[in-house]
Amino acid sequence: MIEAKQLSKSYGDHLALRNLDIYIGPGEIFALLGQNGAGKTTTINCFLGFVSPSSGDALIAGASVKDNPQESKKMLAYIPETVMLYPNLTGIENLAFFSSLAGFTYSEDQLKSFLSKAGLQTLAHTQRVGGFSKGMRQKVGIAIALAKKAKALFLDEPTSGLDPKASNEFSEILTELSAEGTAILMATHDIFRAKEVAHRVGIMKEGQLVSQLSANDLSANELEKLYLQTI
Ligand SMILES: Nc1ncnc2c1ncn2[C@@H]1O[C@H](COP(=O)(O)OP(=O)(O)OP(=O)(O)O)[C@@H](O)[C@H]1O
Repeated sequence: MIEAKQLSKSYGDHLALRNLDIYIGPGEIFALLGQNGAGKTTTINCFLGFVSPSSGDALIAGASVKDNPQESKKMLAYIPETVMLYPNLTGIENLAFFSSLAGFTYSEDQLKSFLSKAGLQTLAHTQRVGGFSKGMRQKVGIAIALAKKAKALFLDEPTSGLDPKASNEFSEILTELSAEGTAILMATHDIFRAKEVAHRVGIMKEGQLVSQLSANDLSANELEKLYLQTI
């Protein structure tokens, strides 16, 4: 579903991403760990079409992002660290707007059901987003992904700055999305959450994926140890 083939990206003479090969299947959650500057965001940006690879390919459901930008964008959703929404619009209005950009028109009841499924409390559906917490904004981001019927979901440090309860709720929603078949690539510094929510964990160093393992194979403490030895 989410696939990188020998994906590389240089900025000038700096090789930020080197020959990444990865496949994340439907329903799989892959967490990408690595220090600041390791190449995690660059990887995600290649899939989003925000940067074009220097060589290799990023594919969504077999469609190359660089060759089929429109087709691949329709299949994906992206949740950055801070989800950008229109502060003067309500939760429902934001969702209606972003769904319409993706070509979907929903009734108010359908929009509400996406927001509820994403975990946003009913009262907030009709409140302006300007007063939302970070966790609430992310739930709207998840609702947008649901409304877009995204097959692939990309997240860049989604739990950074969330309190433990919000972070836990967020992980539960990701698990539900994965159970419905969404392939998820998540860049994170949160080793505990990575171990908790992901099926597989990869560690990046200086643009290379140097380690890949099944999250079941070790405890959070062991993962942290491996991380510190690797980076
Ligand atoms: N637009 C750009 N122009 C030049 N260099 C860039 C650009 N974007 C990223 N880089 C460089 O590429 C390397 C990888 O950066 P990237 O943002 O992918 O790392 P990261 O693992 O996401 O880090 P962080 O955890 O801080 O978000 C870094 O050395 C960074 O300085």
